[in-house]
Order: sequence, then structure tokens, then C-alpha cells
Amino acid sequence: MKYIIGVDLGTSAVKILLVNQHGKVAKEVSRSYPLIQEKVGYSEQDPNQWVEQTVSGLSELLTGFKGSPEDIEGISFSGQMHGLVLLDENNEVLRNAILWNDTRTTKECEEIYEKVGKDRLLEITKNPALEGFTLPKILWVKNHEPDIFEKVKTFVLPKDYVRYKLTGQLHMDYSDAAGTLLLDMAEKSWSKEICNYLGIDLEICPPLIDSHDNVGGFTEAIIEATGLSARTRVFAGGADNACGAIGSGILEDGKTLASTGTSGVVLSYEANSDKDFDGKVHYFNHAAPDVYYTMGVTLAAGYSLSWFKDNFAKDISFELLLKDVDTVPVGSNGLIFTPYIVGERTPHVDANIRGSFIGIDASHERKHFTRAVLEGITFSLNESIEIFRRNGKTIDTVISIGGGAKNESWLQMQADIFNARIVKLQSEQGPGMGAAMLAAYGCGWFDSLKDCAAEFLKEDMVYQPIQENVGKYKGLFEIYKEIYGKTRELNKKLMNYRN
Ligand SMILES: Nc1ncnc2c1ncn2[C@@H]1O[C@H](COP(=O)(O)OP(=O)(O)O)[C@@H](O)[C@H]1O
Ligand SMILES: O=C(CO)[C@@H](O)[C@H](O)COP(=O)(O)O
Repeated sequence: MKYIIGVDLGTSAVKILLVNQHGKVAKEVSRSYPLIQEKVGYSEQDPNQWVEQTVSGLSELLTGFKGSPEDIEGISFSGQMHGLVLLDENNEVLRNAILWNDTRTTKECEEIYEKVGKDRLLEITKNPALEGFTLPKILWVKNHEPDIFEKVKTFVLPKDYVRYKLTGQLHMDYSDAAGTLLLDMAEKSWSKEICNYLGIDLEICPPLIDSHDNVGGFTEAIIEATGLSARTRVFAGGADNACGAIGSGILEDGKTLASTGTSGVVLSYEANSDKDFDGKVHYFNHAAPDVYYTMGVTLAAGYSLSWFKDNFAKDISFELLLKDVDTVPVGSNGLIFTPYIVGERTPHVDANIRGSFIGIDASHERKHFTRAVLEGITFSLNESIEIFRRNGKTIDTVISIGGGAKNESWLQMQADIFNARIVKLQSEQGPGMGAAMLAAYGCGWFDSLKDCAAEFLKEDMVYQPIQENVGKYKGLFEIYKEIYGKTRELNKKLMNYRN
């Protein structure tokens, strides 16, 4: 039997899948790492922890493997997007990575608009300046840490750094480069124009490649540390949402994905780069060759649930915390949660908004708060679904992936709130599976990613919307949408009291 490996470098953990030639997951390993949050709005990670945990996870993957390491023909990567990793002339990390959910860069976004112009930025990159994207983070380091910036030789994104440490080769693929705000999306090249406007040396941008391109093999040190073979071919990989889309078969028009990882994402396939969403949703290069996708992002989806569990149910599992949610009625007995605990992106680009529980009643127990958290996260995702529907997309079926897709009650809730069929695949590890599929395609096992999807991806469960719940959620969603406007000014005033 032949195998490939898909590595998904997520925000909460690195998840590694060993997948056989029929797409069956033979083994799954996960290793977590912490977020470093020194101040409100800051979110960082240590790139060397990603590498240590990935190498340790790969070693465990090989432990007890019955085949020969040479049977593992390829490996590829999916990675949390936008995170800035700065390297010096020896490719040593200069500071912690500044992550996608770090919102310290509001001023730098304004600087980008002033110097590049909003319309020109949108023309070149197809996206607005958002705090989470990489370019504002580069400018933040330039403005606040000039001593570090002076030493920068190259910048890369999280999975690119891990791949570099495994192979000694430094690259970035188009799907991840699209999230930097430095890529000319249609031309597929770094934008000299944007670099010039902002005083950034084009030379710090790494070489660009396709997600299925072979970058070489493992270094001797990695082979020794993990037991992997020198013959395994390493393929570039892609942005986690692009890989999630591949791993869910979002490879043709009309297909929609909902992902509840640390972030939440609603994603739709686009054949061309010339649609106009006026920057309301992100518009990026796919990891499948020469196609695109659009998506709306909830900054704290699974992260809201993890935050709730860490603070109010630390010693129990997610399964135990969620086991009672079906005993609570739709609408959590009049309790609504907004998941703005680190700000929001879609539809409200707002680094200062914060979350609320509205309608707390003396009768509410922890299970009501738990259900309200799930409902609030799903309402937020539904705001992205609403944008897509308003732009003429038909969304009647949604493939659901990410940590949240492990829970059946949440999947039914998605069906009821989205008013769409929810499909759960046999593995909810969309990005890891997408990375594995890039390796399978790169190895030449299939003529196209679509052929690979036909062999690898199998439906497990389908959740149909329950019309009585759909009706109730329609009314609740209208109330949910009012909360942003009604709490925005209060949250601005409360900013003075945040550390
Ligand atoms: N059993 C579960 N049921 C529901 N949600 C879960 C469960 N386990 C984890 N999660 C949620 O999934 C999130 C992690 O999802 P994952 O897709 O692994 O994220 P990432 O790729 O960002 O690391 C956590 O933040 C948590 O809220
Ligand atoms: O910022 C975005 C997309 O624009 C996030 O979706 C990140 O890509 C992180 O993903 P997860 O760790 O939540 O999967």
C-alpha cells in the first residue's frame, strides 16, 4: 500500500494525517501549542514550537507503522494563514510570529490606504486592508521595532517556515501569498507597486510556487529524528482554508464550505478572479491551479467555545460540556451570545468590538450559556452565508469541517440556522486531507485534484434543516444582527479599561 502525509498547522494544534492510496486515514496525530497574548489585541506564537511539535508528531506517526517509510511517497502542508514570520540572513527567526487573529495593526491599515489608495489596493490584491493580513504586520514591525526590521532578509508564513525547517528550502505558494496583501492576484506575482508605496524591499518576499510543486526532500537531520525516508517527496501545500476547500471537494462552482476551527469560515469556489464583492468577503487564489475562492471569516468561532470551556468548564471535555445542549430549546431560553471576543472581520471589520451575552436570566444554567455560544458562533457564520446569498449564490448544501464538526448537535444547528443541508465527511480534518490530496496529486497518483476528491472524499452524515427550528432561528438571527450596532459605542468606551 502507498501512503501520503497531510500536515495541518492550525492555530490550536498541528494535526498530521497518514492517508492511504484510497483516501483512508490510517493514523492521525495531533500536538498542541499555546497562544502568546501579552496585551489585549496581541496574538503570537513561537515558530520553533510549531517545528518541534510537527517533528515530534511525525515521529509518532511513524511509530508502529507496519509498512516501510519508503511507502510514504509524498507529504504536503496546510497552514493557518497570514501569520508573519521574519527571518534574518541565516534564516533564523527574528521575533515571535504575529498571527492572523492579532489586531494591533489598525493604524498600519490606515497607512496602507493613505499610501496605496483603497481602490488601487482592491484592484491589485482584490482585498481590503484588514488587521489580520500580513502586510499591516510587516509595517507594524517596521514602525515599532526598527532594530528587528533592519535585520529582515525574508518573510514567510507559518507552514512555509515549518516546511523550510524540514527541507532547507524556502518558498511560499500562491494561495497563502494571496493572504499577505502583497500579491498581485491576477498576475500571480509580488506587487512591486505596493512595496514601493510602502518602502518595503521586494527582496524580502520569498520565491512563489504552486501548491502541488515538489520542493525536494527531507534534510538528513529530519530523516534521523523522525524515521521518514529520503525518498518521500515534499510538496509546497497551501493556506488552510484553500486546503480545507480541497479536502472538502470545493473544486467547482456552486460548492460551499463552513469551517469551525479556531476561526470560522464560510467559503465558496470561484472559477475567475474578476467578480466584484467590493471587498466584503476575502477573495484569494485557490490551492488548486489557477482558480479562486471567496470567504467570510468569524475571528473567534471555535476559539469562543474554547474560551468558554477554559474559563467555565476547564476540567471537562468538549463532549461532556456539549452533551446537554439539546435539552436546551432553540434560542437558549432568550440568551444570545455575540462571538466578538477578539474583534470581528465579516461582516463587521472591527478590531474594537467585543462579545456579549444578551438576555441573562436567573433561570439560565451553564448549559444555556453553552448552547448560546454555539448559536452565536453559527449566527456569525450565517452573516457570511447571507452576503453570498445576497450576491446571487445558491447555498442549499454546505460541507462542514473543523473541530466544531465533531459535534452532531452543532451540525444540526448549522442546518437549522443556515437553512441548508449540512454534509459531514468521513474526516472533519478538511485542511489536513486537502494537504494530503495535494501530495497525492503532486506524486502523480491522479490526473487532477477533482479525480483525487472522487476517490478520497466520502460523505458520512447529512443533516437536513428542521423547518420549525429554521423559522425560530430566522427571528433570533434578526435580533442577533442588531446587537453589533447597539454595543459598538459601549465597547469603544470600554476600550479605556482594557489592558
Ligand atoms: N468535540 C468537539 N466538539 C465541538 N467543538 C470542538 C470539539 N473539539 C474541539 N472543538 C472546537 O474546535 C476548535 C479547534 O478546531 P480545529 O479545526 O482543530 O482548529 P485549528 O485548525 O484552528 O487548530 C476548538 O477551538 C474547539 O472549540
Ligand atoms: O485568518 C484566517 C483566514 O483569513 C483564518 O482562517 C486562519 O487561516 C486560521 O485558521 P484556523 O486555525 O482557524 O483553521
